[in-house]
Amino acid sequence: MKRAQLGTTVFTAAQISQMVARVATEIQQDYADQISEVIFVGVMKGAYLWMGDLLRAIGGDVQMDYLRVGSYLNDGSTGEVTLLDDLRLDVTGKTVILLDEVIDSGLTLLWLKELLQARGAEAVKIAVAFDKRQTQQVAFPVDYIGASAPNDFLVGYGMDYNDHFRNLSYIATLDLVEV
Ligand SMILES: O=P(O)(O)OC[C@H]1O[C@H](OP(=O)(O)OP(=O)(O)O)[C@H](O)[C@@H]1O
Ligand SMILES: Nc1nc2[nH]cnc2c(=O)[nH]1
Repeated sequence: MKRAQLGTTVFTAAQISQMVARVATEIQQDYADQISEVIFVGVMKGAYLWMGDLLRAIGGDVQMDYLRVGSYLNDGSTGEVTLLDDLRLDVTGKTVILLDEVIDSGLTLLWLKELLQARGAEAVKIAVAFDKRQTQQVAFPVDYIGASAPNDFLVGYGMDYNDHFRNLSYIATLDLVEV
């Protein structure tokens, strides 16, 4: 039988706080007094800490909603995105910023961006805390990136292993050890 155990710390809570402050400033500068017209959409469950931290750092008056998707089972992607919970807000004619804590294959965010564009959003931007992509795919730009992360399976700051470890305020690798 295998047991999941935390490995190396990849980002500390202090490093994450600095990164949140920087991305919040970038978004504030881009939207200035239009910020209250933007709808921030958290991609749950993983985005819950990123969304809470980023929106508090942005401050002022913002609108938010969330949806829930799933594509990962244990520590691997199924390659298929499923919408488990939908938005309550109407995005027609709106600028939406999708918030996700990690981008890896990009499948989830590409699928969501196309979904919200098809619903008539005026613009769909993306803000991720951690980018695990090895090469920046030009065809799929990510507008705001907290930090580049190694292509390991990570947990913490919203990322889970079978729904464990999401609450860590730092990010670590996960080791599966034989017991
Ligand atoms: O770029 P990708 O390869 O698509 O991977 C990124 C997605 O994987 C995780 O979600 P998951 O499907 O595990 O759901 P969760 O947010 O409930 O953990 C994460 O929160 C991203 O949404
Ligand atoms: N928990 C977790 N989910 C992911 N989704 C895409 N990459 C990851 C990862 O490293 N960890």
